[in-house]
Amino acid sequence: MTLAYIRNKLLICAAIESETREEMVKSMEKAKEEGADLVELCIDSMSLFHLSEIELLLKQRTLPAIVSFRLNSQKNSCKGDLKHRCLQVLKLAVDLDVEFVEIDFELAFDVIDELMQKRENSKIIVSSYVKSGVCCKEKLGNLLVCLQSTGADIIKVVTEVAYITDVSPVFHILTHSQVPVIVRAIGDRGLISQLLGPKYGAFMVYGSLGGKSIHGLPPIVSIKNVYELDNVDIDTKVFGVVSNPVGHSKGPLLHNPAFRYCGYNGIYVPLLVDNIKEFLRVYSCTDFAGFSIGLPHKESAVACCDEVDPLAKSIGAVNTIVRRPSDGKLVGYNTDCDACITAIEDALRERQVSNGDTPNVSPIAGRLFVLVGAGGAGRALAFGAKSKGARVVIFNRNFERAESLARAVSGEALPIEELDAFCPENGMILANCSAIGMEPDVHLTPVSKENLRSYDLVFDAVYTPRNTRLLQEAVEVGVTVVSGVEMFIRQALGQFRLFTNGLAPEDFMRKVVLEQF
Ligand SMILES: O=C1C[C@@](O)(C(=O)O)C[C@@H](O)[C@@H]1O
Repeated sequence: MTLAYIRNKLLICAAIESETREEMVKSMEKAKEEGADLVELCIDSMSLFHLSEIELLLKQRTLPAIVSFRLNSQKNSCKGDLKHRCLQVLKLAVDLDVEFVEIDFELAFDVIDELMQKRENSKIIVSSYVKSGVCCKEKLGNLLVCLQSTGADIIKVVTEVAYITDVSPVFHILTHSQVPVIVRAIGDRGLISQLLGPKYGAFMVYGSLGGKSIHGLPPIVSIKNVYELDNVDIDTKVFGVVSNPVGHSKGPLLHNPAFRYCGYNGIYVPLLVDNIKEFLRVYSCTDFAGFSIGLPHKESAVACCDEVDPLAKSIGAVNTIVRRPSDGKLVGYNTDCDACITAIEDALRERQVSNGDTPNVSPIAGRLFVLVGAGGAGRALAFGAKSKGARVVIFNRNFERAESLARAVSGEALPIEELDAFCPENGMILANCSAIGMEPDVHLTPVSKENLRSYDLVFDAVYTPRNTRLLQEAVEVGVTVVSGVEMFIRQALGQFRLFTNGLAPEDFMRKVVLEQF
């Protein structure tokens, strides 16, 4: 594996920490099956130190490997002279011509010359681990210079990050390094260091095994099948879902294949954001082209936009932000409102439970619209229902928020305790826009099964799980339902059109949702 080779193809690496050689070998097999190009064998994680075992492990390797031995690893349980053991391992790796041998920066000047002289094909990596709080552009820039001065073939920086905005300096070192560089920001807030690394020139990214994100590493199967990071380059436009939590979002599963289907050079990533204003301030370059806005940022996003579409403004919630290419201004929209109102209208028309009016009149008109939740999605529905001529009643755990929304749509706010037995008339519409029933609390439901009979239609904005308890029970008592998945598809279609200036492969996106969800 030459340096020329590593620049031509993105390498996907699985870091393997295991106590025994047998476990390491097993994980290596798994990494191979899942499509990793190489593994990092973290020798410091092994519980017993037998050089012969390590030699056997290195000889048994079924994928190219990085051999590392961190001196200050917490996992490091072997006693004795760590430095001595570390050197033994690194020399052994060079003797066995292992592809990459990684030295901690603190040891680098002591050993690099000897390893460089001995090595045949091994590439020498010098790495540094940066503790939280130190990750700023200047400090990482200085570190980069120090690491480069060791004469390493490759340098590596692993850093703890407190916020997603701390990842920005990591991209800076990727673009400024004079030698190939590997970076990794640890934790869920560091995930984009791997997903966007290739845009900034990373030749290697780390991924996790088993299809689950671990310590903020994207699963290798997602790197290959969802994000297809091999195709990400300097021109790739960045989109993502700004949310907290964000792990539940199905947005990446939908938008990434849709970009590819349309031949659009874009990537859509989960963005675990604590402070949306700060996030937009730091990631302000034109390549960060658009965002889906999720919980709990939909309302605070309004003030972060340079311009807000009139509908979103009246709702007071933005679920889409697009950076206008002509002047870089952030423009906010709300695609939730149209998505759920049209989904409810279509379902009522389809089941012919219309309110007896002409086709031009919305089947929502005149009905009592019972809304649970007064957050961003709730606000979108309240305004949408009101604009279609419904009478809106709002239940929310925080009564003041319910009252404030009720005032805005000339509706009524009632205490959440009265929701279950609320039954002033038949033919009502129930819309759950709260998190009740969302994973992991799938056993919860806002209205008991028996009391669902007075509704003509039940809508649930929750889409994880797809078939919530509320929807299941509504079907059981013969009520028409609209699932959060339908709303999800429609709001995403609206976003995709805004992101791409008009593209909307609806049939394809529906197919993806049905296959993946
Ligand atoms: O409500 C949703 C869902 C979402 O938050 C997501 O989880 O992908 C993305 C938002 O833009 C949208 O309005």
